[in-house]
Amino acid sequence: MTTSISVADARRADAHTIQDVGIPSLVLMERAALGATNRLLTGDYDLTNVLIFAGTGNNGGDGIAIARLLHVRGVKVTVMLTGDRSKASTETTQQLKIIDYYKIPVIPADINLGDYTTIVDAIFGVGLDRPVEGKFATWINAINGSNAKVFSVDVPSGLNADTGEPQGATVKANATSSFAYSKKCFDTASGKQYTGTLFVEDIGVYLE
Ligand SMILES: NC(=O)C1=CN([C@@H]2O[C@H](COP(=O)(O)OP(=O)(O)OC[C@H]3O[C@@H](n4cnc5c(N)ncnc54)[C@H](O)[C@@H]3O)[C@@H](O)[C@H]2O)[C@H](O)CC1
Ligand SMILES: [K+]
Repeated sequence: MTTSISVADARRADAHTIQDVGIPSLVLMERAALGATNRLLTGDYDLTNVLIFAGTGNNGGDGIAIARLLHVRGVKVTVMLTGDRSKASTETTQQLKIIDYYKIPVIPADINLGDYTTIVDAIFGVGLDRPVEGKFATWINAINGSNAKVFSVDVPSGLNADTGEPQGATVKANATSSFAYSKKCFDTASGKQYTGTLFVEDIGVYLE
């Protein structure tokens, strides 16, 4: 699918698939996580010690599902959560419950990232709705300053998915696995500076 779509289109396609077609949101999340995990497993990533930097929205939920999919394949993973579990979306709460079963460590977000060989950026996706400031900016700057290779989930965190403009601190990814369709930001010169290699995963979401 070469079409690039807007955030509004992505949300419409998502809602249409869940409400009209009847595919549950967690199924979409699982397919997204499977697609991204496959890129990590088949790409040039040192998976010795993987960090999933997860937000509390569904972008974070994707990342937490990726953590589990890597864990069951014997990969050492740690999840850093940017907010309180109580603030997590319904789907992300469910993904946290699942990784608790596997005893995958979930620790508060931190800037000490020196031990990690690959960092999965699952802080914000298409839900970024204001400039990145404060502790989020500190974390994103730490991710960009680390020696780890960075892999972004759906959209590099901090990048406006429509305009391709960084909204303050923005993750510079080695590669990005985006879901359903390419987003408008990936067509812009600015967006390309943050995205790295772009993969678009078919997750069963189609514009009507
Ligand atoms: N069909 C699909 O495309 C699928 C997409 N999935 C994933 O879901 C995210 C979108 O999830 P959503 O919960 O709507 O938003 P985010 O997780 O991107 O982030 C929202 C979260 O963050 C807060 N926030 C926004 N801007 C800021 C800021 N500058 N500072 C601090 N906090 C901020 C906001 O309030 C929310 O709480 C999509 O990208 C995909 O990764 C599905 O999982 C699979 C199907
Ligand atoms: K992201």
